[in-house]
This record gives sequence, C-alpha cells and structure tokens, in this order.
Amino acid sequence: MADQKQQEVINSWGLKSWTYLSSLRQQSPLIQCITNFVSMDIMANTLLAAGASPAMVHSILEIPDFTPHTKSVLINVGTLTPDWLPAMKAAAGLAKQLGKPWVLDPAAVGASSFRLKACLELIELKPTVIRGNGSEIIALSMASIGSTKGADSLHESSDAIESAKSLAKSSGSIVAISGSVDFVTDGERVVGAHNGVPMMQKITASGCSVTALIAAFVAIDPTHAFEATASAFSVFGLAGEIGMELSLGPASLRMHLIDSLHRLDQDTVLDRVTITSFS
Ligand SMILES: Nc1ncnc2c1ncn2[C@@H]1O[C@H](COP(=O)(O)OP(=O)(O)OP(=O)(O)O)[C@@H](O)[C@H]1O
Ligand SMILES: Cc1ncsc1CCO
Ligand SMILES: [Mg+2]
Repeated sequence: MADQKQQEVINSWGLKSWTYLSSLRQQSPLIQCITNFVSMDIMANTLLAAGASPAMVHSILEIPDFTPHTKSVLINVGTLTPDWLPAMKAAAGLAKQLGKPWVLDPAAVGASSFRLKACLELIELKPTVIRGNGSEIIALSMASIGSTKGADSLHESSDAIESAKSLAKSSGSIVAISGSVDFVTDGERVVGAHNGVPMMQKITASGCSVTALIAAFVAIDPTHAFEATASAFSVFGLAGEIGMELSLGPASLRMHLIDSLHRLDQDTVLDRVTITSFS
C-alpha cells in the first residue's frame, strides 16, 4: 500500500513536470535575464532548448519599456558591480508591481558583504523563488558571510534545509537548494528532486541555468511556484542524466544536456522524474 501511494506521488510529479515542459514549448514565454557574464550563453541556450524565449536585457534605461512585455524576470548577482544593482532593483520592483513572477539567484552571496547586502535588498522586493546552492542558502538565511568558495558550494544541499525553511518563512519566497538532491520548500513543505548527475557541477553556470529554467516554469503557472520549481529541477536533472550517457566529460555534457532538454519526450518524463516528500 505504501509502495502504491509512493508510486502515485512519483507519477503525479512526472505528469506535472511534463505539463510544465509541454506548456513551455507551446507558449514560449519571454524571460528577461539580468545575469552574470559567465552564464549568459549557457543560460540563453538552456531556455531556448526548453522552449522559452530568453532576452539578456540589463540596462536600466530599457527596463520601463521592456520588462512589461516579459512573463518573468531572472536576476543573478554572480558578477555584480555597483552599477548593475539599480537595474536589478528596477526590474524586480517593476515585475512585482505588474504582478509578474521574478526569481533571484544569489550566486556567491557569501563572497562579500557588498553582495550579501545587495541580495538582502533584492529580497525586500519579494522574489517568487530564491535558488542557490547549499552555501548560498545558508549565508543568505544567516545574513552573514563566513568561509566561502565563491560560486561553488562548501555544503551538501541537505545541510541547508533548515536554513531554507527559515528563509522561506522570513521572505515569503519559495526557496530552492541545488545539489545531489535538489530541495524545494515554502517554509512548511519540503520536496527533494533526485534527477541529475554529479558531472553537472563541473559545468560552470549549470546552477544559474536551472534557476533560469525555474523562472520559465514559474512563468507558465505563477500561482504554483513550489510545483514549478521542483519540476524545473527534475527536468533539468533528467536532461543531465540522458546527456551523460553520451558524454566524455563536462564540455560534451554541456552540449548533450542542452540537446537532451530539447528532445525530452513525454514517456521519458513520466517514467523518470523522481520527486519525493521530505516534510
Ligand atoms: N552531486 C550531484 N548529483 C546530481 N546532480 C547534481 C549534483 N550536484 C549538482 N547537481 C546539479 O547540478 C546543477 C547545478 O547545481 P550546483 O549546486 O552546482 O549549482 P551552483 O553551485 O549554483 O552552480 P553554478 O554557480 O556553477 O551555476 C543542478 O541542476 C543540480 O541539481
Ligand atoms: C564562476 C563564476 N563566478 C562568478 S559567477 C560564476 C558562474 C557560476 O555561478
Ligand atoms: Mg557550482
């Protein structure tokens, strides 16, 4: 009986994930990305392969004209400098004002007090989802910088679950932690998305890209950001699993992951998406 219930839960996540992906392919929503220089290419290609329409528009002069046309906004502070922050705040603030979802990636937030303060100010603008690795979510939740390895994590994703719950409660955002298991919480519920391969950590900006995919899935269904976030993690992880079967290392996985995301079909998603409850 327990097995049957667990199986039904797994199948229902497979169906959700497929519904998000197929809707994304049909609707091709415009996603505005204000992101770091390292991630721009792989992020735009990830969004295109999944079916969305990315635009890396970051000048503060363009936000009043452009942001109203978008379905969601992604903000990533990976190569933050003081001149970029006003545009990030303007885009996030306008998205919020227009009732559009926006997603924050606090890349390397533990690297400096400048970056931490910027992220805390952005969180005041109520992101729909915050996605980081274990160390980023712990630093944000504690609002303090400690030891850091820059964009990489010093922690397992499971080390950050309590921090994520507390950040979700204090911010009102869905909080998502990437790692060997990707966790998603609204402060009460916690689910873990199990798809993925360790080699994905060796592709720079794979985390940035999955955050952009979360922004795209949330654009499809802004009222169910928890479900959209877990589904995006699974679909990206599944593309990594299939891509890995064809790859020799990080460079070919980067290519095969994008190809696999483009080619993912219904049967594979229904069969292989694995999301379980941890609450
Ligand atoms: N050990 C692992 N096993 C399976 N998948 C993993 C593992 N570690 C990371 N991933 C996957 O790799 C992707 C990137 O996660 P990671 O935690 O490395 O993000 P990140 O540190 O923010 O990356 P970046 O800063 O390079 O963008 C996610 O989709 C995650 O699920
Ligand atoms: C390597 C790196 N440095 C700043 S951002 C970034 C990409 C992964 O977040
Ligand atoms: Mg990393």
